[in-house]
Amino acid sequence: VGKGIYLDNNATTRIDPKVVEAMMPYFNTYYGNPSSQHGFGLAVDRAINHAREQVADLLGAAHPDEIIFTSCATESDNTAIWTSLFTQKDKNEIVTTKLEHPAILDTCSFLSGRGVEVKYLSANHLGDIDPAEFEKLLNPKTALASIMWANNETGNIYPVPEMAEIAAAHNVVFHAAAVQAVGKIPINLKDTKINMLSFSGHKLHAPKGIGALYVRRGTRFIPFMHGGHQERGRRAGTENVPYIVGLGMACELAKSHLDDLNTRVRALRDKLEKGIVNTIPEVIVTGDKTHRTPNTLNVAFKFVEGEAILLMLNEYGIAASSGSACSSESLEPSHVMQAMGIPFSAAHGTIRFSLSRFTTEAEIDEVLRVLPGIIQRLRDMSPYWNENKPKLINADHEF
Ligand SMILES: Cc1ncc(COP(=O)(O)O)c(CNc2co[nH]c2=O)c1O
Repeated sequence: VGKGIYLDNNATTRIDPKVVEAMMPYFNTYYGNPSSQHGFGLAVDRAINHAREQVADLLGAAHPDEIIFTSCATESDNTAIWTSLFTQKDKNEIVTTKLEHPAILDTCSFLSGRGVEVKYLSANHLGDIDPAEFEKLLNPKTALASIMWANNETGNIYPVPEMAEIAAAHNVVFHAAAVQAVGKIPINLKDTKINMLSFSGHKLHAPKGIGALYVRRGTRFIPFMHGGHQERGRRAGTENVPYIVGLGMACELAKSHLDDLNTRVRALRDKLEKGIVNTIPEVIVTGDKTHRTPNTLNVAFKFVEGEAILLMLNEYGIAASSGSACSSESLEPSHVMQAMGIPFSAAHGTIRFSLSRFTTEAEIDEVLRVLPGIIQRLRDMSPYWNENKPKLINADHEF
């Protein structure tokens, strides 16, 4: 357990050893409460503010005090939605997309039964959304536009800065759900009209259970968590100091590795993609191949179950994920694949490979060595494949 080839980094990542090293002193040497005015507390408060600067630097925020530490992206997402409604009592509409993570979708559906009207942007077959359609959904009742910067299943990158400009022109508060973008693509918030941005530490080699919410200066804000003066009165609760220090270090490291991720790691992802397409028939690379994060590859293997592929990959010590699993317990295709209109016969067999800076070429070569045999074995057992393969192999067809 815990050994092998890890290609599920969009789900979570290993903590960088340099992050662990930075965190250690704050467990049993510098353990004061940051709010305490004695030496133990002041030293810790300085460490938190240094981490704030490191996070602000990765995000290109104008001011470190625009960063609020939270427990995770889910808390940050909920806070963004909560504050947009409570600070604008005359507005009760939210505009988002059908492609969002459940942290947004489930929160929106919870609210839609309680006086909030939610409007959803649809996606085309590449999983792209249309800024012109977005603009049509905005109106004086729109309290928030919340759009993900990159999709966790396909890696699609959305035109968030452009959409934030449109929202600002309509006096609409804009939130970017950026969990899968931070640390993977360049972000320079001060040059955008983005009001709030959420992300999680455990997607960029910080521990699980720490995240942040960026709130641009001048954006009206009401806390989601009450009962303390921490985070300048914007997020109550004694700070998780070691994890905040770890998040800061992870952001500093992510910035220094951004080029490597967008060159070497992207090339490894492309090698995996080409290898699969060239050796395995009847596959669909889902999503927008020109606008996607450098580490993500989502492939639909027709006529086989994604879960079965994962189980057999796991037999070889290879960890990946299937869209049908990470979005629901059932074997339903993910809401993302459904929103893209991927046919059922393919959507069931999607596998998401998500690389990181720790991924090696030897690992990609090993996946390419074993995967064709896995798919062939599963197809040999599939009545559906055996009924259709003559038509499929010879057909020149679009999915
Ligand atoms: C876009 C997006 N938003 C929010 C979250 C929630 O982050 P958390 O609050 O730190 O848990 C995730 C996690 N995405 C995934 C978690 O597992 N597989 C995934 O794709 C995500 O990808």
